[in-house]
Amino acid sequence: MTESPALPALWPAPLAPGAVDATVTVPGSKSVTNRGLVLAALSSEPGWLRRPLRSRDTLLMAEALRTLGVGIEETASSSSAGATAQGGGGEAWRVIPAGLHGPATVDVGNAGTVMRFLPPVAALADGPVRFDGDPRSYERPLGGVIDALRALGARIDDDGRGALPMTVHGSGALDGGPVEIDASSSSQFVSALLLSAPRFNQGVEVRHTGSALPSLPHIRMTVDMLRSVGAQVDAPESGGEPNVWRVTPGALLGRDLVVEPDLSNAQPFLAAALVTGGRVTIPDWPAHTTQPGDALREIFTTMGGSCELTEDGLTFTGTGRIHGIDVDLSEVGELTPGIAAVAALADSPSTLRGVAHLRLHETDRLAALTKELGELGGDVTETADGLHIRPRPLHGGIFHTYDDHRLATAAAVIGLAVPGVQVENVATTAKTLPDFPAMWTDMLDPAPARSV
Ligand SMILES: O=C(O)C1=C[C@@H](OP(=O)(O)O)[C@@H](O)[C@H](O)C1
Ligand SMILES: C=C(OP(=O)(O)O)C(=O)O
Repeated sequence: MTESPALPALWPAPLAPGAVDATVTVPGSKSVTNRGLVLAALSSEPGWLRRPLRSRDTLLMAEALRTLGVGIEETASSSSAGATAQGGGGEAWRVIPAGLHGPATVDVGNAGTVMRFLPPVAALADGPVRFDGDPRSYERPLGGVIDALRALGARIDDDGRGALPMTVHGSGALDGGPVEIDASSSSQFVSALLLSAPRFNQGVEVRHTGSALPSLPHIRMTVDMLRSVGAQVDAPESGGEPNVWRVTPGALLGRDLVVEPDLSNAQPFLAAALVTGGRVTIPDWPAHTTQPGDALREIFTTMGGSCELTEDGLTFTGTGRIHGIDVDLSEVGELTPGIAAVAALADSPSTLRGVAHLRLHETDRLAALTKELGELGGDVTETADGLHIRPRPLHGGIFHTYDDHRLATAAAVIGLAVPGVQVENVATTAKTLPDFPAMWTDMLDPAPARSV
């Protein structure tokens, strides 16, 4: 792979020289890696994560767990599937659970998974754990987790806004039990409580009481991963009551987990096939997964491409024609910026619905997409819960990214088709995809060695 040079403040997004034809190996899933780390840290025996994602969000999670006393050793993978599978570089993390200790300070950066999944873990530590992070982390919703943990027996000092910074005064154990929570602003509230619940004295019964719950596949991922380490979980999709999850207290097993490629990070590369009328193969695309990115097969097919899942991976082929789409993205909200980028290049309007909660993601994604696509000549309006996108010819200009990795990758997709797009702070992609600029130029490089 091409070495990443120092990244300029304004990255000139490369125009596609023609139809792309590439195989792109995408690093591990952020959501799986960070759940895997938390579950392994709470287990009663050591475990492995193979092909973990090494990005800002996952390194923050690993560092936070180390700060609390967990051992995490980075090694070359020595056995099992991870050692032979493509693209992992054989890397593995050995997680050695230990007593959780405060005082400690956790830097959450702007990682929703770290700021939501770790306070329940901190409640199990035997001392104070302070949580702090990027300025944006102070604005992202956390009140549901704070209130729920208090109801379950934790002592937490915050400034009364239900947000960071805050200190969780761990006492070495948490009662747990039934709790009501409004998780309409983030599914991560539910995932956070479920992940640590096997270690609560009474487990947990989480009842979501608010309006629609976003990102349900991510809650299913939590439930699946809990079950895979031996937890007993009742969930709505397995015959349980709607909006109620129950986790029984019990020891978790140390497991050997091979992390799937991050299908949401595959999005810009699949979009490149769609936009250029080319072909992109993503190796190791799982046949069955809870990752929301799997929905791209259907969404991008509706928008004009076709795909085939074979033993080589997922091959997505575009025709060069892109159609608009009317779609509810509430289950797959993190795909919205990339879909909006493709929609801005389509031959008919699009309506993206069900994603009001994106206003409280890394940035206000609905406002940012409206403004930045508009400044390139696009016609985008915000609705109460999404975007209307009416394609118009676009021109070059600066695409601001607001420290949002998915804004930066969306801008790169626009830049394939529109000359002169300059992406501000493309380095922000390191939140979940550290080598994005090099992966992108390698995908476009017509050199014979196409495997990125
Ligand atoms: O649990 C997870 O790993 C995630 C859940 C979703 O959060 P929201 O429900 O807050 O959208 C998603 O957008 C985020 O990228 C990752
Ligand atoms: C919303 C996202 O991240 P986070 O885990 O910080 O919520 C995202 O990756 O699109």
